[in-house]
Amino acid sequence: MPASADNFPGRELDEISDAIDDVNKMKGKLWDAKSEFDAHKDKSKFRDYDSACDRVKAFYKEQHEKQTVAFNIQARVDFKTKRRARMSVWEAMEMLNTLIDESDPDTNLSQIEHLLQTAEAIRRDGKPEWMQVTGLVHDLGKLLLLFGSEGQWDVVGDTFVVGCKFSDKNIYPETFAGNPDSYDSVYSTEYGIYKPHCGLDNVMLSWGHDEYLYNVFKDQSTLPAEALAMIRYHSFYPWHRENAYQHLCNEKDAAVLAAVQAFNPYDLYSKSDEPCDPEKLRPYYEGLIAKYFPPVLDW
Ligand SMILES: O[C@H]1[C@H](O)[C@@H](O)[C@H](O)[C@@H](O)[C@H]1O
Ligand SMILES: [Fe+2]
Ligand SMILES: [Fe+2]
Repeated sequence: MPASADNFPGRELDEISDAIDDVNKMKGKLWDAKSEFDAHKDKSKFRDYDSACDRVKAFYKEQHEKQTVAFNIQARVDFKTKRRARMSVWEAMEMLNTLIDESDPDTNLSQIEHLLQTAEAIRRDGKPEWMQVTGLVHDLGKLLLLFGSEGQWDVVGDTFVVGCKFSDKNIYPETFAGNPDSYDSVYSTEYGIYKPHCGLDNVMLSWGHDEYLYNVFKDQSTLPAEALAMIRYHSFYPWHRENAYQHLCNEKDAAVLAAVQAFNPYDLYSKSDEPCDPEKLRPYYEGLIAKYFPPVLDW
């Protein structure tokens, strides 16, 4: 019997539990309908920045104006000199849970759900454990938001090279007009502060969750080089999707690109998968975490 205000006070307990079952069934149906819809969400509907909401547009305008060379040098000094937190990987995942990423037009899910969806999609495809665990942790760098970042603009969003001309392959490239480096006599040139084909290892990418997490894990994990590359470059869409910045890349970067491109579909398209249950999946992933990370890390 459907719940209504007038029969509520006198109802027996089992009627109430029937009503709860009804609601849950309805929720299930709604979820199935949504999944059906998402399954048909065409890949071209992801990363649609032309029709993105104002929150996303405002985010990128601010980011593109504020990510200067000077800011990026200071961010790296701060990273090396400030103490942040000591905790396990799972604790870090839980800590991130409240964040909603303002740069992302494709998901409003919490970060722990995004991490689990990415890892589960990789696992479903039978990929190796190191790649599954990489999916699980790849966005933990967003913890920077809780460690005194200036805003979201220095944590999330796509990354790009600073210190040379901003590429037109970045999203909303016109917004770089508000960045003082666009008028600098060196930073505004094709090569800027770099030598031709110097290699991505030697360029400064805009500071955010990728670069931060790569630096945390390179000394505190046994992840293979491909995994570290997936983490470091996963937001570098102008490079891994749009082929920009080739004049700065070397031969080693071709292999790195293959790894990053293999990772990208799991990160991006799993955003429309069914949400995961963290407590159910926890034992499996704690097992993987123990294989690649110490019990506690310096973040
Ligand atoms: O909005 C998203 C999000 O912030 C991701 O974590 C990042 O990797 C992407 O590059 C970006 O487009
Ligand atoms: Fe990311
Ligand atoms: Fe991600």
